[in-house]
Amino acid sequence: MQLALFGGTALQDGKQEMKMIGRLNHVAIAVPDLQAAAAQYESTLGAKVGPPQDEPDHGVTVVFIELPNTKIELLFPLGEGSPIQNFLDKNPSGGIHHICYEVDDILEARAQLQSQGARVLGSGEPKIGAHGKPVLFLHPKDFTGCLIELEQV
Ligand SMILES: CC[C@H](C(=O)O)C(=O)SCCNC(=O)CCNC(=O)[C@H](O)C(C)(C)COP(=O)(O)OP(=O)(O)OC[C@H]1O[C@@H](n2cnc3c(N)ncnc32)[C@H](O)[C@@H]1OP(=O)(O)O
Ligand SMILES: [Co+2]
Repeated sequence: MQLALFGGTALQDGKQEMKMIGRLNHVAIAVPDLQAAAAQYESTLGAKVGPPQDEPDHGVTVVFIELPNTKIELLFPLGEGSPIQNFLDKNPSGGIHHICYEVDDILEARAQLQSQGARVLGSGEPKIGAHGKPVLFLHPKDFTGCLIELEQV
């Protein structure tokens, strides 16, 4: 199933798709040791590293690393039933977990994606993410094995 995530592609009948994803907001990395990973980005890689932020509604603690053109989000499980626990069990050294794209209107994006058969994870309702903005997640199996987060900006 080929799903259109970005606009500008003319369809057979010449109708333009609605533009959807915009800027890359962040690339998330699940890590087995948040403090060690943050220290490595700060001292070994010389990056600007923010403080840990508990996000109980999402079952993670996050640390954001500001880059000139985007952000890295370090993720560590918070509490029981964290959505990233299985991922870390399968990838004990850690690994790239998801990519977050920005959208203008998350409900419009959701409607368009669902009309194309894409699966929106969880309840399907946007939650407020680490930046205080509504976010949604799309099933990795629908997007070439990549877990996609959409954040309305
Ligand atoms: C504070 C918010 C913050 C922000 O930016 O604002 C965040 O980003 S919060 C981030 C944490 N929250 C989430 O990730 C929510 C969405 N994720 C989920 O609902 C789950 O992680 C899910 C459903 C994607 C996977 O859950 P789980 O691993 O427990 O399920 P399975 O083991 O059954 O996996 C199913 C299937 O998917 C593959 N998989 C799992 N995770 C990923 C991934 N990150 N990237 C690619 N593929 C992934 C997994 O290997 C299974 O494939 P299979 O071939 O069946 O083995
Ligand atoms: Co994220």
